[in-house]
Amino acid sequence: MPRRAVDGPPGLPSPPPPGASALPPGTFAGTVVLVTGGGTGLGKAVAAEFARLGADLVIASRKEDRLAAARDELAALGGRVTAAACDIRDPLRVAEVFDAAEEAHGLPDVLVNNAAANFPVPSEDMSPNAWRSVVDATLNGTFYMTREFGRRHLAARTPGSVINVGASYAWTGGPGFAHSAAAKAGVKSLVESLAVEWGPYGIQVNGLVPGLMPHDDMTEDIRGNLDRAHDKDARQPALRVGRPRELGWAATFLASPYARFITGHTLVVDGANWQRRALVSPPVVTVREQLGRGPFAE
Ligand SMILES: CCCCC/C=C/C(=O)SCCNC(=O)CCNC(=O)[C@H](O)C(C)(C)COP(=O)(O)OP(=O)(O)OC[C@H]1O[C@@H](n2cnc3c(N)ncnc32)[C@H](O)[C@@H]1OP(=O)(O)O
Ligand SMILES: NC(=O)C1=CN([C@@H]2O[C@H](COP(=O)(O)OP(=O)(O)OC[C@H]3O[C@@H](n4cnc5c(N)ncnc54)[C@H](OP(=O)(O)O)[C@@H]3O)[C@@H](O)[C@H]2O)C=CC1
Repeated sequence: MPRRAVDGPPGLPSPPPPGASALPPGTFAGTVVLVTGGGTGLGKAVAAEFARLGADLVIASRKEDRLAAARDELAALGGRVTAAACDIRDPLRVAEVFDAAEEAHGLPDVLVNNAAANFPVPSEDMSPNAWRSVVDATLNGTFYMTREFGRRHLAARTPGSVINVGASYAWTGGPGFAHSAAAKAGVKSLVESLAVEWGPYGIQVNGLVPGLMPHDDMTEDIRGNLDRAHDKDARQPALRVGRPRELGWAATFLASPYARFITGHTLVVDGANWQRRALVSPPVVTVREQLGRGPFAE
C-alpha cells in the first residue's frame, strides 16, 4: 500500500485506485439501487461503485442536465441507468419516481438518501425560508423517500436496505451550519427508529457519514467554505482528505449480503476527524468573523 513520502508521520495510507473493489464482481447483479443526488459529487461516486458491481441504477435530483450527463457516465460502467427529475421535498413527486423506477427496473432493493442542501451562515442572519429550505431537503426529503421505499417493500413483503448519508455534526452540532446539523441529527435519529420498526420486515436502515471529501461538483457556498484553508490535508488526523470512492466502497458494503446483521448503525468514514481535540483549545473565533462578516445589526 503506497504511503506519502514525508519526513513527519505518514498519515493514513492512500486508498486503492479507482475501479478497485473489495466485494466480488456481480455482488449487485439483478439489484436496483436508487440514489438521490446521484448526478453529482458523492452521490455519483456511490452510484458508480454499485454500478461496477452489477447494479441497475435510478438517480434522482432536480437539475436534468446534470442528471443526463451522469446517466451516460454511469451507464458506461455496465448497468442500466434511469435518470428521474425530482425535488425530494415534494412527496407526490417522490411517489411518481418510485412508480417510474418500478416500471423501468422493478422496485429498488437499495435506497441511498444522499441528496441534501447546505450553506454556511450565522444563525442570526438565517431567514426562516433559508432554514426551511435546508431542513426540507435534508430531513423531510429523506423521510419522504424512505417512507415510500418502506411502504412498497412492506406491501410486497420483500427485504430492502436504506442508507442515509449524514454528517458528523449530527452528534456535535455545527456552528455556522445550524440548519444542516439539526437536519442531519434528525436523519441519524430516523436511522435508529426505522431500523427497529422495519427490522422484522427485513429492511435494514443504516447511516453513512463522509468526512471531508472534496469534489468538482461542490456548490460555491461549500467550496468557498472549504477554501478558507489551503492546507486541507494537514488539517486532518489522517493527513489527507477522503476520496469519494471511499464512501462508495462503504455504501456497497453496508448494502451487501456481508452486512445483513448491521442495522440502525451510522458508519463514519472520516479518518477520525470528528473526534479531533487539541491539548490546548485554540482561541474562539465567532462564526461571523470566520465568514468575514461585520458585527450584527450595525
Ligand atoms: C465544509 C463543511 C461541510 C459540512 C458537511 C455537509 C455538507 C453538505 O451538506 S454538502 C451539500 C451541499 N449541496 C447542496 O446544498 C446542493 C443543493 N443546494 C441548493 O440547491 C442551494 O444551495 C440551496 C440550499 C440554497 C437551496 O436552493 P433553493 O431551494 O432553490 O433555495 P433558494 O435559493 O430559493 O434559497 C432559499 C433561502 O435560503 C437563503 N440562502 C441561500 N443561500 C444562502 C446563503 N449562502 N446564506 C444565507 N442564506 C442563503 C435564500 O436567500 C432563501 O431565503 P430567503 O431569501 O429568505 O427567501
Ligand atoms: N462533500 C463532503 O465533504 C461532505 C458531504 N456530506 C453529505 O454528503 C452528501 C452529498 O454531498 P455532496 O456530494 O458533497 O454535495 P452535492 O452538492 O454534490 O450533492 C447534493 C445533491 O443533492 C441534490 N439535491 C439537493 N437538493 C435536492 C432536492 N430538493 N431534491 C432532489 N435532489 C436534491 C443535488 O442535485 P440538484 O441540485 O440537481 O437537485 C445534488 O446532486 C450530502 O448528504 C452531504 O450532506 C457530508 C459531509 C461532508
